[in-house]
Amino acid sequence: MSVPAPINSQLMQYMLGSLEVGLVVIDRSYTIRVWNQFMQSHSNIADSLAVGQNLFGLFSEINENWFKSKVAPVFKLNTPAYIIAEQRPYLFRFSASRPVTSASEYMHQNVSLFPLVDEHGVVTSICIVVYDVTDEVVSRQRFEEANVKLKRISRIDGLTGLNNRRFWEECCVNEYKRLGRSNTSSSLIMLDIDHFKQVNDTYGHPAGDEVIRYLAEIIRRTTRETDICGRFGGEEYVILLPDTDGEQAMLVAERLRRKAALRPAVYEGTEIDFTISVGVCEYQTRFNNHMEWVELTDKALYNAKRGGRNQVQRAA
Ligand SMILES: Nc1nc2c(ncn2[C@@H]2O[C@H](COP(=O)(O)OP(=O)(O)OP(=O)(O)O)[C@@H](O)[C@H]2O)c(=O)[nH]1
Repeated sequence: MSVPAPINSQLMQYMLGSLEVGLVVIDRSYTIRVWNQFMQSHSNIADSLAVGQNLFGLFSEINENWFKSKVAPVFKLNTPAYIIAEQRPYLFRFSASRPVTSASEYMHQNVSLFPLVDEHGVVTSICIVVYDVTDEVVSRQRFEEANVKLKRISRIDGLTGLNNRRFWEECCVNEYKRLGRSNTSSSLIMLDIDHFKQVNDTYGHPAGDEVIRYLAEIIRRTTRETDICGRFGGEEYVILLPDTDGEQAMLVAERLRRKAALRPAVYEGTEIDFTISVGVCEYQTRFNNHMEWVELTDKALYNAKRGGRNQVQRAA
């Protein structure tokens, strides 16, 4: 059987040069011994300049203490180690290969550190392999951003920008559960535009939409950031006021009623007067579920309508 001819150094150079990964060999004193074509083209440092140089002297972005702690077990235990882009975006700060399309100014890298042993099995140097994972990282980031956006959109009412009913109810359920474990109290406010059908009939549906949007703005400006405001449907809104008792909630409700009554909406230069009816209900320990709380608030709102509208009623 014939013995294959040893790979000559020219062929080895060619192989190293054609690799789509960075390949660096460092010895125990962190002196660079091998510097392949990938590293040359991304660092703009020729191998004739890099080889023989100290790694930290050439690349100030590499934190010496951190990197030494990373390679210590590779030297000591003869086992590989890995640095992934999620932990640390890069080892060598290189520009992204496709800065225009990749939306990243630098190259994200996964890095493997392999031990190289001598004939006695002693680790004498380490091979650093640098993988360009910029495209994967950027597309994952884009995917995550799109998910966050979708999640936000799925919670928002398109006309008013308030929480939609489904998400608001989710928040209400969570608050209901929290109240079961705490000594604080919270309140609900439910409100509805009076005779809204007349607004639509008189000024048209787009004007009605503007009134709905405008009232949402009043609600946003009148409540706290921690209050959870939602559009329950049509011209009905709900507000969850955490850590707010019935009396305090009545003050907020009255403020809302007054603002709505005093500040007409404006649609295409026409002022549209409107009023609201409001129901208020503080959390009660006797409730069996969040719906009982919502229903009692709705009952208070119904009483406000029955009592003549443009008023606030509190649940008994
Ligand atoms: N412009 C507009 N109108 C809506 C929207 N959603 C519901 N409406 C209208 O709101 C009106 C609600 O009417 P009703 O439920 O009779 O109540 P109301 O006229 O406000 O009377 P009260 O609530 O009893 O004071 C209906 O005419 C619906 O068509 C919307 O998104 N935009």
